[in-house]
Amino acid sequence: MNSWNNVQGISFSMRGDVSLIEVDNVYAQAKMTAHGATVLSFCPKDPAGQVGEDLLWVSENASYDGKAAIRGGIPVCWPWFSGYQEEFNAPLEDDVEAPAHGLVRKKAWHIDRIETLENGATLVEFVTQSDEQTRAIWPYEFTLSLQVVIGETLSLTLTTTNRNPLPLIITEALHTYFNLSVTKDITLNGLQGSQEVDTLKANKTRIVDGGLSVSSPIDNVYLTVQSSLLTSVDDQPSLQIDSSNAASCVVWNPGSETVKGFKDIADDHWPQFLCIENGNVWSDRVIIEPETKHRLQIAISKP
Ligand SMILES: O=P(O)(O)OC[C@H]1O[C@@H](O)[C@H](O)[C@@H](O)[C@@H]1O
Repeated sequence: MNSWNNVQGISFSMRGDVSLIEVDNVYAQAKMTAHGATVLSFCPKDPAGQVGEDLLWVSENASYDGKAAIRGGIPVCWPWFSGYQEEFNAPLEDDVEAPAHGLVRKKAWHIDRIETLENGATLVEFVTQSDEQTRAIWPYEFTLSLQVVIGETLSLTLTTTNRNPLPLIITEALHTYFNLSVTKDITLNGLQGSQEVDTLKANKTRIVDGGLSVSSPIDNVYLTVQSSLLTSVDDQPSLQIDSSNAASCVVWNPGSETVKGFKDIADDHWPQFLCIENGNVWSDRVIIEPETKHRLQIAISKP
């Protein structure tokens, strides 16, 4: 198919109209696609090489038409999270509609490199940049890359380069769908001291003073998050999320009613996942000086 086929443990396949990159190395099996630069699966191996369960969730009803964002995995929300924010951006032209969660989760990125690192981990890098379509909505120049490293941890680095003569203001998130059953007893630690905004309760605000006991539906934004996050399920540590340059976290599950509005999630599948989205949203926006870079990083592992 192309020169990347020579890298050990890499194979390609098609799902609908979307090309998948499959990685199988000493640490894990993983799947991703250049459509939206979306990581779809990460199954760590134990020391004996046994493949464990997927840490990520993808909806059985996800669309692979190469047009819609794939429902699940780790979609990239950039250069705005949620709705378009005119306070940070140029006003929209009258006939222009700005897509939710930004411009790149449905975009065809290109594969810039795939290589095996010295420690046996696999690096896949996707790149995209401003073009006619992005300029028609958002009149700024940029280069954006997503480096994915499949190793002991699943590490993602989203690098924004500002190609404008003026500062660029963005919001962003790596919108991870975790394979966590929200009907179990899930606690999320590491949000202590951050500001919680409960968007389902008219943006009610509080400072978090302990572990968050997750119940569905939930759509909470956490600002000024200081530390790594650790989830436990029924008191057993289940996931660790380390991040850098990520001041915000969003915790989302639609629950049994709101899910009915999602054609790519079956009505009874909302208990199968929990989104924990690390990034910089709302007032945690990032200002990038001309010709400089900003890097958002996360590393996901099983503790
Ligand atoms: O349907 P979308 O655009 O993928 O968004 C899914 C969810 O994404 C979350 O990040 C938001 O907090 C939710 O409010 C939203 O419903």
